[in-house]
Amino acid sequence: MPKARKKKAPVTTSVASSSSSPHTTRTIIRRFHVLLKRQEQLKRDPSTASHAAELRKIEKEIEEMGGLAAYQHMSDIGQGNDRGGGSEKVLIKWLTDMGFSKPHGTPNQKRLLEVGALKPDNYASCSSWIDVTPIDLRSRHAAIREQDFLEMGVNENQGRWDIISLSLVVNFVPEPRDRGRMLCLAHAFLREAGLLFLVLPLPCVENSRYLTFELLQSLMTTVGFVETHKKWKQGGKMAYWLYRKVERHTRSDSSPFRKRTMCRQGSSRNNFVILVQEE
Ligand SMILES: C[S@@+](CC[C@H](N)C(=O)[O-])C[C@H]1O[C@@H](n2cnc3c(N)ncnc32)[C@H](O)[C@@H]1O
Repeated sequence: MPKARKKKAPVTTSVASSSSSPHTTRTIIRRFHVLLKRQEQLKRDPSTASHAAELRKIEKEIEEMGGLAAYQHMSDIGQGNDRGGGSEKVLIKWLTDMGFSKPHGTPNQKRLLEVGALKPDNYASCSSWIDVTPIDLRSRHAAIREQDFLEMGVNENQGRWDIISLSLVVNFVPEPRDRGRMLCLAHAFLREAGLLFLVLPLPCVENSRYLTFELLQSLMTTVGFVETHKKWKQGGKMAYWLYRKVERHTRSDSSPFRKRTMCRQGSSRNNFVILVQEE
């Protein structure tokens, strides 16, 4: 009689403890990004049998890794391991430096849309001056609204928010055009002179074949943002920016960010790119 095959344990059951090493959490997070990207590509073209088979294989691996829940868990651990806490600390510091925390009272509360919220209370210490709405594709808490940012209605949200946080969310989005759409939507949802907090893993800009700090700045100008703050350090893991919404002058159909253009080569570089197509 053939031996019964031992069922493979999900990768995360052995590693998803809060004592996971930074290396393990980063490896799993990276693998998730690779799988999600390929899944998105295959979903757009499942026509051939080999694509359909590969899609099933990828979905199985994602499931075996514990799905989005495990990814979020790893990201949560990663916050502590890599950054000494969440990125909200950086945003709170910048807003405080800008004098936002001074005028107390409800009328002066700033409406913050926190996209990709792993915890409901990241801004609890600022509740007198920040009114936060945390959302995520998969809510981990009753106070986090389960909502895809890309599906939020433009009419209800146009100009509604004072601040939008996209911390490690744009790089999660598998499709480069959806990354650009996310930035364009953030622009539409912010009130005049509203603020966008953007956080990306440093290699997305420092080591990409398609993106540099200069190109990102130019892309953000195209979308209608000016940089007010920036923080990253050589050899670090994260890069943080704060942008202010300004009027959008360039029509994005004439922008150089509609197509992927290689700006530097190198076998150790990654392919991170953001494409902007919308009006
Ligand atoms: C790496 S975690 C980042 C969490 C946290 N913001 C941080 O800075 O550590 C990315 C989160 O973004 C969420 N996310 C990705 N795309 C999203 C979208 N379109 N709408 C809402 N949440 C999204 C994912 O579900 C995931 O929980």
